[in-house]
Amino acid sequence: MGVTAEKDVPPAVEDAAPAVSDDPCEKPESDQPTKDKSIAGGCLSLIVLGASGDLAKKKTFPAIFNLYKQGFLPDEMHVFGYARSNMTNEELHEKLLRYLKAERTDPTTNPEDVRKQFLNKITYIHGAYDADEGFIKLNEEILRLEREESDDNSPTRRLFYLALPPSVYPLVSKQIRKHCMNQRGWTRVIVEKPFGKDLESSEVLSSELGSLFTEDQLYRIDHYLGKELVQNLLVMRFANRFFVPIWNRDNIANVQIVFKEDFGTQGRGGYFDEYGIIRDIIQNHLVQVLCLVAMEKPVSLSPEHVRDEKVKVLQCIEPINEEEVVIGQYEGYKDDPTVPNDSVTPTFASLVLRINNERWDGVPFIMKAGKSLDTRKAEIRVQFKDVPGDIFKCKKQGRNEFVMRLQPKEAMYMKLTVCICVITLL
Ligand SMILES: NC(=O)C1=CN([C@@H]2O[C@H](COP(=O)(O)OP(=O)(O)OC[C@H]3O[C@@H](n4cnc5c(N)ncnc54)[C@H](OP(=O)(O)O)[C@@H]3O)[C@@H](O)[C@H]2O)C=CC1
Ligand SMILES: O=C1O[C@H](COP(=O)(O)O)[C@@H](O)[C@H](O)[C@H]1O
Repeated sequence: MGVTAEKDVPPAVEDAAPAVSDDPCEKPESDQPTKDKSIAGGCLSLIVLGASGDLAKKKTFPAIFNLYKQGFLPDEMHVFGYARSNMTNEELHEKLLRYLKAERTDPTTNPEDVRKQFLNKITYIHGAYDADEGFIKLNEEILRLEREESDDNSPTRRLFYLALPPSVYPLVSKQIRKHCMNQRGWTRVIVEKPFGKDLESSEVLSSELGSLFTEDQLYRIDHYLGKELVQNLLVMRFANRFFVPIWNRDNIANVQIVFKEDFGTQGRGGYFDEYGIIRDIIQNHLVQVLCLVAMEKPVSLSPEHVRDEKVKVLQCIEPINEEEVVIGQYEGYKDDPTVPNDSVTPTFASLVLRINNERWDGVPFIMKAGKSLDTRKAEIRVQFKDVPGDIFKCKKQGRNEFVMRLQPKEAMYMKLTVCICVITLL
């Protein structure tokens, strides 16, 4: 998971968890990914809030299932789904079925059985995000299953995943703090991007979350940082001699960072329409990618050193020139019943970012993102300048390009100019 953690918020509330080290890089033993369940650290409750939604079904539950089927989760583990929609456990299970891939990970088990066992561990509770009742019930359910798994003195762990529009994070966080904190071990809260709508709401959100949880309890997630090729960007740039001397304004004409989806909102208007494509994709996923493409080599790979270099890139970005911005909305967006009829929310945006520093002065970073386009693709396209003093007159062949395709089917490839050799018989 790609996670950023800032340390500027003072711990406001003591957790009932054992003391956590001051060193943010030092993870408690029980946090290390491990299949050794003997050091797993007690019953684990994973609570997905917004369980009826798109993120939950497409990514969160499938990710938990992947960990489960590969044996990374303890046997004493329960998953809870919470949302306002009135559904039974079975209805939620049915909804998730097509997203949970029954694949053989171990020759001794039947994948269908593993999926059934996993679904049986999911309990759905419906309730409001702003009222006590649902959260009291959620806490009772968690406690009931914790007690089934262990005696009252054993430690337990609770992880709350907010798969919800950010506008409801404060309400939900207050309810968690009020009713659902773990009294026998740690509590963690994962919040999704975007972290607010603008500077003001982001600061308000930060301070509200900061008054309820300590930084050690809070995780902010951007799932693009977990993609294979995004994880490889720093390795590719700084561990390969090829790239080191050419990665600059002397050689690079422009960088294009592109996200395309070939489907629309599909009932996600409740979240999407309030935020739009710039806040949904560009401001977080694509800007994270830009930082990794543009930053200087960090002192080390520690999260703080990487963050420091990213921040320097962000500080060098010039205000966006409105003439270099294009926004649009795909035809049919307002046919989605969850989208208001008079919506002017952009579903497509293209804009140019300019980084005013020694490495990138004059190189446009062209960011594009759109829903309901011709194809599904995310890629970074680095276009190089033409070779000076060209003797081949081959400009029409196009520029040298280095392309990193993040999805689908990860790939890195180069576009080079070559010739087709012709044998001439004398
Ligand atoms: N979808 C995706 O692929 C990804 C989404 N995200 C992030 O996940 C979060 C949720 O997105 P997603 O699941 O797509 O959105 P959804 O629109 O599917 O919303 C999730 C759930 O939240 C509740 N909800 C929706 N709108 C509102 C509202 N206005 N007020 C209160 N509750 C509401 C609904 O549950 P109910 O009505 O049952 O309570 C809904 O099922 C966002 O922050 C998004 O950025 C991140 C990565 C990928
Ligand atoms: O964060 C989001 O990402 C998804 C796209 O994720 P991907 O990993 O499938 O590329 C996008 O559909 C959604 O609108 C957005 O909230």
